[in-house]
Amino acid sequence: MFSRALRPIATVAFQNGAKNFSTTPEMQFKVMVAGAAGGIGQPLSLLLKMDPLVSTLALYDLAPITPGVASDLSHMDTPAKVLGYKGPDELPSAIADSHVIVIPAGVPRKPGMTRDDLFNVNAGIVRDLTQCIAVHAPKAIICIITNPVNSMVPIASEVMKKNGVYDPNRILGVTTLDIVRSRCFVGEINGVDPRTVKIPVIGGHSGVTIIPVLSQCKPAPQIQEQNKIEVLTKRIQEAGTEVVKAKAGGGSATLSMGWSGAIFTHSVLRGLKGEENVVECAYVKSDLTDAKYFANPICFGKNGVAKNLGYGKLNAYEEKLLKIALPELKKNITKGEQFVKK
Ligand SMILES: NC(=O)C1=CN([C@@H]2O[C@H](COP(=O)(O)OP(=O)(O)OC[C@H]3O[C@@H](n4cnc5c(N)ncnc54)[C@H](O)[C@@H]3O)[C@@H](O)[C@H]2O)C=CC1
Ligand SMILES: O=C([O-])CC(=O)C(=O)O
Repeated sequence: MFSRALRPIATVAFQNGAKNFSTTPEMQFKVMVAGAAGGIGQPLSLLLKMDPLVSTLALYDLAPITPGVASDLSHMDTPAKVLGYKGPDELPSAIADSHVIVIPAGVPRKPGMTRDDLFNVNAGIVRDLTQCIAVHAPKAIICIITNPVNSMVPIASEVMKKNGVYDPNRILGVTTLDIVRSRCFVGEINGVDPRTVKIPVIGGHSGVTIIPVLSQCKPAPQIQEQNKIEVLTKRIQEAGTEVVKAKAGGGSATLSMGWSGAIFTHSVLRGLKGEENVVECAYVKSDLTDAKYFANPICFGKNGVAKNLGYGKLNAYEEKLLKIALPELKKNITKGEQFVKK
C-alpha cells in the first residue's frame, strides 16, 4: 500500500534526493491530473511526482499558472517526467497514452453549500473532460475526485457509454478521504498510530451517504456507548463541512485530499503493475444494493476493478444508516445520468 510503500520512499527522497530511486520497467506509467493547478491538484501532483510508479506526470488545467506549476515540480529530483498543458487545445496531448487520469477539476464548496450545489458547474466540466478521454485514452483508468462524486461517476460512465467505450472497471470515484479521516479520528480515540487503523467506509461521498462501518473497524474504537458511536459517525459524515467552515469561504479540504488522492492513485498503479490483493474503498458501478453505484472495498488489478469485495456484515445501526443513504444516493445517480442523456 502507498501508506507502507511511499512513506519510506518519501522520507528517502527528502533526505537523499533522487539517487535512491531505481528505474525499472514496471515504473512506466503515465498519470494525468486534470485540475492540476488547483487546491487539490497541486499537493496531489507533488505527491505523485514522488511516487516511484509514475514515469510521466501530465498536468492539465485552465489556469494561467499551469505551466509554472509543471516547471516548479519538474525541478524536484525524482525520476517522473513532468509536462504541463494549459487549456482545451492542449487537452488531447495531455490525455494521450495516459494509464491513469485523476480528476480534481471543478469548483469547491463554500460555507452553507452542499456538495450537490456544485453539480451545475462541475457536471459540465467532468462531462467534457470524459468526452475527450473517451476519444484520446479510452482505456485509461479514470479516478474522479470532483464533487458531487455520487453524480460525477455516473456522468463519466454515461459519456463513455455514448462513445461506445464504457468499461465499468475503469471508472472509479475517490472516497479515500473518508477512510483517511476515519483512521485519524479512531486513532485519536484509541491513542494509536492512525495508519494502523483499518476501516471500510461505504455508500457514497456526501453527508448521509457516507457510512463508516465502525463495527468492522480494527482495532475497535474504544467507545462502548451507542451515542458516542453515533457522534463519531456524524463527525466522519460531516468532516468535509468541518473543513469548509474552518476555511471560511476559502474552499474545502485540499491537503488531506491531495494525500488521499495520492494513496488511491498509488494503489491503482500497484494493481496495474500486477500486484495482487491491493484493496481500497472506491465508488464504482455496483449491484450490491439497488443503487447503481456504491462505494466499498475493491480489489484493484491490471484493468482497474479486479474484484468487488462487498461490504460484509453490518450491525443494526449501520443497516439503518444504509437505509437512509440509499434514496439520496439513487437521487444523486439519476441526476448525473439524466444530465448526460438530456
Ligand atoms: N472526493 C473528495 O473526497 C473531495 C473532492 N473535492 C472536490 O474537488 C474539486 C476541486 O477542489 P479544489 O482543488 O479545492 O478546487 P480549486 O478551485 O482550488 O481547484 C480546481 C481547479 O480546477 C481547474 N478547472 C476548472 N475547470 C477546469 C476544466 N474544465 N479543466 C481543467 N481544470 C479545470 C481550476 O482552474 C482549478 O485550478 C471540488 O469539486 C471539490 O468539491 C474536494 C475535497 C475532497
Ligand atoms: O466537503 C467538501 O466539499 C469537500 C469534500 O468532499 C470533503 O472534504 O470530503
